[in-house]
Amino acid sequence: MENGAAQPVIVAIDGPSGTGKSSTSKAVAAQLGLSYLDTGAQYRAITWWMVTNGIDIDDPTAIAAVAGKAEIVSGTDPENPTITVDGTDVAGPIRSQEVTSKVSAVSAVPEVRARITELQRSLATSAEKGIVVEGRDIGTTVLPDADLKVFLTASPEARAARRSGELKSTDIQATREALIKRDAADSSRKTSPLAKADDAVEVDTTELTLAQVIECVVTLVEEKRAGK
Ligand SMILES: Nc1ncnc2c1ncn2[C@@H]1O[C@H](COP(=O)(O)OP(=O)(O)OP(=O)(O)O)[C@@H](O)[C@H]1O
Ligand SMILES: Nc1ccn([C@H]2C[C@H](O)[C@@H](COP(=O)(O)O)O2)c(=O)n1
Repeated sequence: MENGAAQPVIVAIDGPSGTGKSSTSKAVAAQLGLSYLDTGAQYRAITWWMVTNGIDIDDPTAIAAVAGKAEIVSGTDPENPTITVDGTDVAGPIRSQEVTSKVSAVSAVPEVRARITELQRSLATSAEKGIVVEGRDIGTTVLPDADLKVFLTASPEARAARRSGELKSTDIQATREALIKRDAADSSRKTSPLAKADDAVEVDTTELTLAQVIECVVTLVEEKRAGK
């Protein structure tokens, strides 16, 4: 490339809930000067819209019929990621218990996935310096030609402890069960399930600190860029 400018790099980070995808992806993107996209936030945003507009979440046909109605806009600065629906900031409401319990059903509807996948690809191709995109199907479906694919894992116990700390909840057992239930739904849906791409690097974060995971992924990106 002219003037020695680096080629944009596309990094896909997938894995089950609570494995550290968001924390890791944000930090890696910030450290390397890349954009950042939280695709779970987009599925949460469309779920919030469905709930707010009284759509029956148990009716996939009703969800499919309105899948294109909400205007979802994601800000991709890793220092300040934003998400709006029809111009309203929904960063807080999309983390509610109600949205969390309904997002797997909404994101299983093929028309919803087609709509959100289109948004994701458009953001990835327009990121000048490159982007870190995190989710469940980025390496397998959304960006199958990503330069680097990482699949994060961690034991259910470690993930539940992390989430309980975050939610200030003492009921680790209930948190563990909710995580397992959501992962099972996300892994078993027909369209684009949660899965590791064949060419993804798997990183088990159970015994690693967040700083160690970040360092590991930054090193993997730098190795890719150096053509190793
Ligand atoms: N390696 C780690 N060690 C300890 N805590 C961690 C580690 N990685 C992430 N965490 C913490 O675990 C919690 C969940 O992390 P994060 O939100 O990044 O996971 P996630 O995979 O994006 O989850 P989800 O898919 O549910 O959004 C956060 O509070 C984060 O700070
Ligand atoms: N690429 C993606 C990202 C997310 N989802 C769905 C499934 C998750 O349970 C939900 C919320 O994601 P989170 O905020 O917990 O990362 O969104 C998906 O189907 N595909």
